[in-house]
Amino acid sequence: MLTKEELIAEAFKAMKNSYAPYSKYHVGAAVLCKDGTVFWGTNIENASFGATNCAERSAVFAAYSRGYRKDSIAALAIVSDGDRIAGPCGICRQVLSELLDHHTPIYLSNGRESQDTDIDELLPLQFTTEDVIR
Ligand SMILES: O=c1ccn([C@H]2C[C@H](O)[C@@H](CO)O2)c(=O)[nH]1
Ligand SMILES: [Zn+2]
Repeated sequence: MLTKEELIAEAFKAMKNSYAPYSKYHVGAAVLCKDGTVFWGTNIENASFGATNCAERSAVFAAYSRGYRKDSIAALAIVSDGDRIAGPCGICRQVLSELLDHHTPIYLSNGRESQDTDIDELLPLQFTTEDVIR
């Protein structure tokens, strides 16, 4: 099983594949599954800016596409080449709140500093499946 530092290193490898010709802000993500499998994600931009997909959504979608679900995901690392540690955008927080357990560790890093968080901290007062399906 990868350590936190190793998972962050995987996310930096994914970041090398970032397609960000517009923002030039490069993000990488890595999902660690409980069986040891790792999925990468990176940000993929588009000339129609709203069609951009963030790194962390790409990584979690890749895990789900292989059949993994929240109970089989151990951790998520999200890294960028920004000057400071940045949390996931609002869309990603909403998506991650449905696709990850709320206490699954999320490691943020910019290569100089890192911070651990989870969905409960990133997204208080969540709007969830239970609110929609009554
Ligand atoms: O948490 C984040 C925040 C931003 N981005 C991407 C989207 C876009 O390509 C670029 C600038 O917003 O960074 C991510 O991938 N994840
Ligand atoms: Zn996002």
